[in-house]
Amino acid sequence: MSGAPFGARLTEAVAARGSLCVGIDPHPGLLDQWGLPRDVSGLERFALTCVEAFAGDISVLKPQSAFFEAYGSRGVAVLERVIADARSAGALVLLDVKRGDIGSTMAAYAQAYLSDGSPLAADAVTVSPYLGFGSLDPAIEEAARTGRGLFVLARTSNPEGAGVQHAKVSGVDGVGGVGGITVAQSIVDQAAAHNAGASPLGSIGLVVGATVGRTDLDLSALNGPLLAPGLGAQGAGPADLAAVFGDVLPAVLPASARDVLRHGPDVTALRSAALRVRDELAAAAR
Ligand SMILES: O=C(O)c1cc(=O)[nH]c(=O)n1[C@@H]1O[C@H](COP(=O)(O)O)[C@@H](O)[C@H]1O
Repeated sequence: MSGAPFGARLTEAVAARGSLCVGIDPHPGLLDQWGLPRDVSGLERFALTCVEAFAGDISVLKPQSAFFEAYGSRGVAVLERVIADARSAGALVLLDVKRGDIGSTMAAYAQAYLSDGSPLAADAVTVSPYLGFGSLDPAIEEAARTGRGLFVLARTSNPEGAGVQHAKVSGVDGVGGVGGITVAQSIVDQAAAHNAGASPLGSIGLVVGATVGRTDLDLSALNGPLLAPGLGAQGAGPADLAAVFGDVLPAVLPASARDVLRHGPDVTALRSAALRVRDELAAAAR
C-alpha cells in the first residue's frame, strides 16, 4: 500500500466521517432476522448490504472474521470481497481476527493480513499480545512497512478479561523492575513506545472496551488510536466513554455491531441507525 501511515489515514478519515467504527458481524440470528438463509448466499447478501449501507459514510468498518470463516473457503471469499468493496467505497477496513502466535508464525499472519497484494490485507487488524508483546514484532514491522495498523488487545470488553489483564507484572516486559504494573498497562506502555514521535498519531492502536468503567490504566502517552467495542449490545453508551477514556477521548474509535445491524435489512434504515449513533457520539464528546 502506498501513501501515508495508517495513523495519519485514520486521523483524516475520522475528521471527515466521524469516529464511529461499525462492526460487520453476520451472526446466524441476524441472518434469521433479516430473512436470509444461514448459508453462504445469506452471508454474502448480509455483508454486501452492510458495505452498501456504511462504506460511503462511516470512517471504519470492522468485519469479524469468525463469522465468515464459519462458512469455510467460500465464506472467506466473501470476506475478501467485503474488504475490497468497502475500501474502494472509501472506508478504512479494520479486520477483526485477534491473531497472536510465536514470532515466526506471526510473520505468516502478517503476510496474510498486512502485506500488499494479499487478498485478505486490510488497513488494520486486531492482534492478541498474550504470547508476549514482543511476539507481535513481525506484524508491527510489516504494518510499518506497508502503511497499515494494528489494534492490540489491552483491556477487553468481556468480564472474563479482567482476571488476566488486571494481574500485576513486575516490569514493563514482565521481568525485573519494581512496584508492579498491570498486564494491561504493560501492553499500553509497549504500544506507546512504538508510537513515540509519530504525528499526527501512531499506527499501533489498542483495544480497551467501552464497558470497563473507570480504570487505573494510564493511556496518556499512547499517541495511538483506541478501539472501544461494547457500545449498545454489551451495555455501554456514549456517556460511558468519557468515564473510561477521559482526556484521550479524541483518540477513541467507539465500535458497535449488533446494535446497528439489528436495523437491517433495509439499507436506508441501517445507514440512518449508524449515522444516529455517530452523531450521538459526537454530541457526547463535546
Ligand atoms: O477486538 C474487538 O473488536 C473486540 C474486542 C473486545 O474487547 N470486545 C469485543 O466485543 N470485540 C469485538 O467487537 C464486536 C462487538 O460486537 P457488538 O457487541 O455486537 O457490538 C465483536 O466482533 C467482538 O469480537
